[in-house]
Amino acid sequence: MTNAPASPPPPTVAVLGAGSWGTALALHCARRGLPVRLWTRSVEHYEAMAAARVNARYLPEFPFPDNLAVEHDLGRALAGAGFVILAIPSHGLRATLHLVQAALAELAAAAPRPYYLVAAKGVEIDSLRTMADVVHETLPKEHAERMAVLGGPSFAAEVARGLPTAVVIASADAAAAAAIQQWMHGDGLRVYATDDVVGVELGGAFKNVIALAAGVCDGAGLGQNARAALITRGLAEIGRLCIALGADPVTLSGLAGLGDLVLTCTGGLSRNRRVGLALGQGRALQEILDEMGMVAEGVNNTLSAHRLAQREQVEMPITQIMHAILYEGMSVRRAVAALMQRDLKPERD
Ligand SMILES: NC(=O)C1=CN([C@@H]2O[C@H](COP(=O)(O)OP(=O)(O)OC[C@H]3O[C@@H](n4cnc5c(N)ncnc54)[C@H](O)[C@@H]3O)[C@@H](O)[C@H]2O)C=CC1
Ligand SMILES: O=C(CO)COP(=O)(O)O
Repeated sequence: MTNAPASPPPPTVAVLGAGSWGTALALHCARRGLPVRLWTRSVEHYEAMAAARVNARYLPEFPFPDNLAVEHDLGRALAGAGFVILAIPSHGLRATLHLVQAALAELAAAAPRPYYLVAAKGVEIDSLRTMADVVHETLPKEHAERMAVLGGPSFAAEVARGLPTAVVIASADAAAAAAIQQWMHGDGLRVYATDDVVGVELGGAFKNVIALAAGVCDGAGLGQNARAALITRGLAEIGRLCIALGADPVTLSGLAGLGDLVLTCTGGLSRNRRVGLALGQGRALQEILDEMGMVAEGVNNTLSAHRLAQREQVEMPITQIMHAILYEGMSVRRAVAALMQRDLKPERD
């Protein structure tokens, strides 16, 4: 009887970015039995986590399992890693990937060609490039082509708690999606796969803009009807832009579109919704961000979505209003009036 070929050993996972999302994904992969190295750029944060064996700043209630090591040396984090998760906020990914590229060159033979999973949800505000574009522009081709992106309704704190969560992995490389799906699926996480990288990336980036607006709506006390209308029309407008940029319309009604939009517009754990809530209550943006101490990608993504909508000549009234509130000093009251007084439209527009 021939023996079935032994399945390859689980890869070592290097998670780059020890914020909420990187830490939650590191905890999940460790629970899946994968050896994990969680890398942070901050020496102080590295020393604190190494001493306490917990990320006290972002997820203090989840001690690290034995197979989760903390790293500050990028070369050591990447050496021998077969799976690299990029959980850096979108504004910092390009700079981090330049460090990765340099570390890979140093490692040379010791650096297997890992699969990469982009976990950030954003579009660069100056270049208007997606995170997948940034990977292709910074990593060697033989590495960049082994990339996937992650989307779907997935609050870090709930993933860290092991609560049932469904996400979607998108890659042009079916083998990459299948491998990552195998490694991550289980222990409360259902992992779907698709080849629509654009749709998953842009759905995840632009839902943050609508989540800011949903927070403004609730903060200003506009009611449940208004929020439901905002979510519905928000999906319509981000769908128009995503499709104009090459997304599959089906993706927008899936986990990375509708799923993540509903979660982030209504869930109390959303940082974007929390920023919007405080804006709606009349607080100043910088004060809100300083107090929160975490990233709210919707602030930058409002800029990138607004610029892309102008470039692609796509009408995005909610994004335009969020841009006016965040960057043009428009009051929430005037913003609401402007939205409600728009010309009559067929719903399909
Ligand atoms: N927190 C969540 O529930 C989820 C977050 N995401 C996405 O994950 C990405 C990361 O967000 P979070 O971890 O939540 O943010 P966070 O604010 O919790 O942590 C951000 C981490 O990135 C580090 N960082 C910031 N700028 C950096 C740079 N230039 N280079 C290297 N490291 C840098 C910070 O030191 C911090 O450790 C975002 O794009 C976010 O949209 C996606 C799904 C869920
Ligand atoms: O993307 C997320 C959940 O899927 C996290 O949302 P926030 O960035 O608004 O917290």
